Order: sequence, then C-alpha cells, then structure tokens
Amino acid sequence: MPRGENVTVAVRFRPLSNSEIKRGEFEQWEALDKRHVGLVQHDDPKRAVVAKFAFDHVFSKEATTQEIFDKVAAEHVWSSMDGKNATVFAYGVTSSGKTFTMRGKRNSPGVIPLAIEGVFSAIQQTPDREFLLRVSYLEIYNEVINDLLDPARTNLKLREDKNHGVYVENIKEEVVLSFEHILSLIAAGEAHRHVGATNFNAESSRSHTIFRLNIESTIPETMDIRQSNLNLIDLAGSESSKAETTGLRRREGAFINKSLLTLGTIISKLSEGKATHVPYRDSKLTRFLQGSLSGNGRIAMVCTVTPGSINAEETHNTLKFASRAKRVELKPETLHVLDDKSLIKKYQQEIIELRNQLESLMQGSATPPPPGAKSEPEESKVESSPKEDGGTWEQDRAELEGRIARLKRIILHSSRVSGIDELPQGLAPKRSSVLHADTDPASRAFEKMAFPMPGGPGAEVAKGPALRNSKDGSGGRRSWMNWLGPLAGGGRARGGAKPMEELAEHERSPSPFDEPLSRLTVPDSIAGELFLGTVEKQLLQTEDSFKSQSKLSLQEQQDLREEMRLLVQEATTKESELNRVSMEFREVEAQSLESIHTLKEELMVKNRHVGKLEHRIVNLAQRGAGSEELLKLVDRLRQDVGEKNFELQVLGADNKLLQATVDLLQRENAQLILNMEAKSKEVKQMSLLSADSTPQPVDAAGLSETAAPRQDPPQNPLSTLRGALKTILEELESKGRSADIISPVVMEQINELEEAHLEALVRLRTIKEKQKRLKHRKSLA
Ligand SMILES: Nc1ncnc2c1ncn2[C@@H]1O[C@H](COP(=O)(O)OP(=O)(O)OP(=O)(O)O)[C@@H](O)[C@H]1O
Repeated sequence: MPRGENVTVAVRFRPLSNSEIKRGEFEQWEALDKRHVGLVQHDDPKRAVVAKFAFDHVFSKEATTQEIFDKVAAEHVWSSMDGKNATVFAYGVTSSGKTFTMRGKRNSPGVIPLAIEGVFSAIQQTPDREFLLRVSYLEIYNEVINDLLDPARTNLKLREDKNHGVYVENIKEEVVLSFEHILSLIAAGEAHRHVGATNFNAESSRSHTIFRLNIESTIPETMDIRQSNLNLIDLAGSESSKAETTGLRRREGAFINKSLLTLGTIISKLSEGKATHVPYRDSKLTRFLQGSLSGNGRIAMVCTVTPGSINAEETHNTLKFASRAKRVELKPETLHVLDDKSLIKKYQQEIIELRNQLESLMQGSATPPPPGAKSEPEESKVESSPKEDGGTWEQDRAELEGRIARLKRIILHSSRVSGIDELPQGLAPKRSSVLHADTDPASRAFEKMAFPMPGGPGAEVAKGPALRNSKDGSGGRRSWMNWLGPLAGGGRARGGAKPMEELAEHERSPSPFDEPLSRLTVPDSIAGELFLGTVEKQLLQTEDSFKSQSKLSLQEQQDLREEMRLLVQEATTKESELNRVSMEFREVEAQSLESIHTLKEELMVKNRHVGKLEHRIVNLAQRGAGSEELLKLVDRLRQDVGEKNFELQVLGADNKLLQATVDLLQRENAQLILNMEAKSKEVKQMSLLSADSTPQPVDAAGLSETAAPRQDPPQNPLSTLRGALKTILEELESKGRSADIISPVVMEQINELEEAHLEALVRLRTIKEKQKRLKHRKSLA
C-alpha cells in the first residue's frame, strides 16, 4: 500500500420507496456510471447533466451491500488486522440508507457483520500471528457518550494520553471469542440505542453509533506487537434540524448537527491541506475520531443518498461534503505497542508460566514424590494420591490445563478460530461457530436478529461477487477460506492460508467448557463479562448438573454442554430482541401520544378559525356581500396588519430612542450636578472673599463708614475657611483616612485667599483715600 492516500469515498443510491413514488417523486440525482453522480434535467429530452461529481466508487440502487463492502471496506478491515487504524462510516440524510448499509437487514447483511466476518477470515488466513480482540460499542446522543454494552455507563468522558491517544474513560471492552459472540454483543447493544420516528424515517437513528474493535496481534516469541482499532460508524442523519418540527427531534437535530458540522469543518480544513487549527475538540464525535481523522489511519466513507426530487438540495449537500472528504490526505501507519502495554503478551506470558508450572508438577509427580505421597513410582498412584491441602495432583493438573486452555481461547489463532467450512471432517470443530441458517439452532435465533447469517437462505451475499460456492458445489454456502480472496494477492504477502496437513498438527480446540467461566484469569476490568451474566449463571448451573452425571462419557457431556450453550444463547438473543422491540414500542407509543396531543391542539385552533370564518361569511351573506367585498375586507385586514406591524416597529424604535434619551439625560444630569457643586464652591469662595466682618486696620483708620451697609454680620473668610478645614480633617480622621493629601491643598487655598484678602483691603483703602481726597477738593471748591 502506498505511504500516502486519500479518504476512500463511495456514494450509494437507494431506490425510491413506495411512498415516495406515490408522492410523485422522481430520481433527480443519478449514478451516471461507476465513478460519477449527476443532476439530470428531466424536462430536457436530451437529459442534460446540470451538475456532476466524481468519486472513488458510485453504487446505483441495484448494488448490494456485499459489493460495497468488497470494494470500499474490505481492504480497510484487512489493514486494521495488519496494525493500522481504520474507520468506515456511513454519512447521509435521514432515511438515505446509512443503517441499511452499516447494520443491514435480515436478507442483506451490512458492513458491520461483513467486517466481523472478514476479521475472523483474516485470522484464519494469518497463521503466523496470534490475535486478541476486544469490542466496545457506544453511541453519542445529544453530545453525551453512552455505553451500549452496559447501559449503566452513561455520560462517559473522553480522555487523552500518550499511549492510547483519545479514549473513552470507563467504557466496557469485551474480549471476544467468535463471530457469533460479537454479533450477540451487538444485538444486546442495539436494545439500548436511541431511535425514534422522524418526519422521514419511522426508525431513525437519533445518535451516532460507533462499533469499535480493538485488535492486538503478535508473532509469538517476538517483539512484533501491533495494536489498532477498526471503527464502524453509523452516523445520525445529516439534514438540517429545521427539517423537524417537534421539540425533541429539533433538539436532537441541533446536537446531531453540532457533531456533523464540526466533522464538516474538520474535513474542509483537512482537505485544504494547510490547516493550522483543527477544531477536533468542538464535538464529541470528532474528538473521539481525532486519531483517525488526523491522518494516521485509513478512512472509508459511504455517502448514502436518496435520489428523490424532494431531497435534491440535501443530496447536493451530501455530495459536496463527500467531494471535500475525498481531498483529505492520510498517511496510515502500522501501530506498534510496547511489550508491557500489550494484553496479548501478558496472556502469552501467563500461558508460558502455567505450562512451566504444569511441567514441574508433572516432574514432581514422577520424582521425587510429594510429601505424604507413598513412595511407589507408578504414576497413576502418585497422581491420584491426596495432597496436604486435601486436593489431588490430578485436580491440580486439571486446573492448570484448564487455565491454559481458557487463555488460549482468548488468544485467537488460525488453528483455533472456527468457521472454516472446508476443514476436513474431524479437524473442524464439532459445531462450527460460524453458523448456517439451515442447520444450526443458534443461527435460527440469529435469523430473528437484524443480522443474518452470511450464506443463510436468501442472504444477499448469495448474489455478491465475493461469494463462491464451496468446492462441493452445494451452493449458498460461503467459501470462508477465500472470503478475502481479492486481497490475498495484494496486501497479504505474508502468511497466506496454511495447508490443511499443517492445521492437523495444531492442537484440537479446547472445549469452551473445560472450566467454569468464573475461573477465567482475564482481569475483570478489561475482559468484562465473556458472556452475558445470565448465560454464565446458567452455564455454571449446567456444569454442576453435568458433574453429577458421572455416568455420561466425556464426549456426551461435552455435546450436552454445547447444546445447552446454544440454547442459552438463543434465549439471550430472544431476550435482547424482546427488549429492543419493547423499547421501540414504548418510544412509538410516547411519540403517538405526543402527536395526538399536538394534533388535538391544532384541531382546536383550526376549529376556532373555521368558526370565525363561518361567522364572517354568514355576516357577509346577510349583508349581501359579494366576493369584491370579501377581497376588500382581506385588503383592509392586510393593511391593518401592516399598520400594526409598522406601529410595532415605531414603538420598538421609540423605545430605543427613549432609552438613548434617558441615558443621555442621566449623563447630562450627572454633569450638571458636578457643575453645580463646582459653582456653589466658587460662589461660596467669592462670598467669603467679600464678606469680611472682623474690624480691619482700614476700618480703624476711619474708612468703615463709607462701606456699603450690610444686613448679615460680616465674617472673616479666613476664620471660616479654617473652620471648614477643621471639619474636613475631623471627617477624614473619622473615616480613617490620612489628612496628608488634603492639607497642602487646603493650605494653599487659604494662602491664596489671604493674599486675595490683602489685595482687596489695599484696593479698598486706595478707593477710600481717593473718595476722601475728592470730598476734600469738593469742599475747597
Ligand atoms: N439500498 C437500499 N435498498 C433497499 N432499501 C433500502 C436501501 N437503503 C435504505 N433502504 C430502506 O430505506 C429505509 C431507510 O433506511 P435507513 O433506516 O437505513 O436510513 P438511515 O439513513 O439510517 O436513516 P436515519 O438517519 O434516520 O437512521 C429503510 O426501510 C431501509 O430498509
């Protein structure tokens, strides 16, 4: 695979639904050929193409999901098994076929089950590596992350660290053992998904659902450890939230749009190739996908579109998004993990240790004899002899062997994964885990789930090119070994399928029931429940009852256990199906009630309108009014409404103006108060200056009789000022503030006043002297 590559973008058309055809819709956007989509002008006899887009793949309405998987996603699945992160997602408006593409229907398996099938085929075809698979399944609903495998884990947080990148804290990760095990987990998770009826889809996904397979793989006894994620994502509808009218759906729409808008922005920025800041953190979806979007993984996108004329605009938006996505460049890398961070290495190490223990136990059982054991050398005697703790050596050995077998079940290897239908009789596991609908009871149970068994009767895969009838030509059954056939020559140089003779040398698959599951050595936090709680409980009970049936042969016991397991699995599947259906029912019921309520309200309003109209018509009819009068009435009403509108605008404008005036007045008022204070200070100072009442030297000189008569006793301005100063200082002191700042200012003012006072006195004396001289001259004259 080349170092750099682009996002693989495919467009898938769905057929018009019956109701769309009934509504008279026609196909406006069309798949022109295998790479082009065009907007066709239908009223043009030449059917001119008005707009055209090119993509990696374009699938017409006839295409099967199998074809889409083979061309768009199979390679990505293989890459993820090879240690590269890979993401496949479906994007499109509601009801365009995203869930149909990703999850599928009973007779048309979606990308998710096909990818899981591919994963196990890849394991089968890679005998040089061992794999450990963990599954998590989550939804992002209204920007909140919920765990679909454990509904108690809601509102989970995203965290980031050097080793794991961005990850969901506290998410449940199940170690998975088989194809059917994963499907049963998804089926259980489906029951917790948020779905609801929208204007366009009775079973619309209201959340983004993300199925993540964490893949660890290693070549035993080497340091080559790889770890990658395969993300399979069914996005919620990308249409604008305004398309929905009810409150809840609008709110959901807004949140859905937040994630999708951010995805759009990021795709735009990345497609420009010079993004400085990429806002991954703006939504949960993009933050979660940061590792993949930032370019080190492979991405495939199936853009689903509805051809209908009514959706032409939204389809155009989807196509624009898709063609931007096509320009995003990626540099997928194989991701290696350190030895101590690898779970698969931990388990492999544990197996080695257990084998060593087993070996020393066996040696110890031969020579020297354990304490308390008789000295006879015969193995049989020693093995069954009692130990100090009350157990027997046989029990110890059985326990060690059981633990080894259990760990080996978790570590998947081509020799141990089931589903190889070409294996010669006797080599294949007694009952294949990859079920066949025609023969297997568990597959009959799965048939009732959303996922069909590949190769089952009527399965869409029967039409797909990847399906090759098995060698015996029995038809309908898939060639499991060649399932990834087209890839085997390309990305698959290493390994390849192991010859059958070699497979024969591998140990027989240990029975899954060698030990109670509760004794599994997988840490709880990582492995989670290997099966649902109920299954485990029932298995343990079954075990106990089998133990008591010592008359049955080992083979018979195993057969019975396996029967029991399948029955329990069937029951679990039914239970989860029941939960899903009853949840859907509750939701539909709640929606129906909501719709009925809204309808009733609308009806009441309409009734009132009709009543008013009737009333008016009767009035008009009584007055003999014609249609002209009616039109006039309507005109008048329109005018009235127009005037009212205008009045409202004026009022609004008035209101604004008024507010501005009040603001202005308040500001002016404040300024006025300041000015008045300043003025009153000035006036006070002036009056102090001109109102000295103390006997002055000039008065003593006989000038006082000429002064203007005063009503108030004149005051000495300096003494008044000093009095004021004293008051100020006291006030400052009472407020605990220093007088240092104020005193010099006031002192300066006093000095100025004293000078002014003296000046005034001198002027007064001069004037009085002048008067005196004038008087004297007058008397002389
Ligand atoms: N390619 C197809 N061929 C036949 N039927 C299809 C196809 N694609 C979708 N449908 C049908 O159209 C309907 C809507 O599809 P689906 O539920 O997958 O839409 P969606 O995009 O997931 O919608 P939402 O976003 O609301 O969940 C379903 O009944 C589905 O079976």
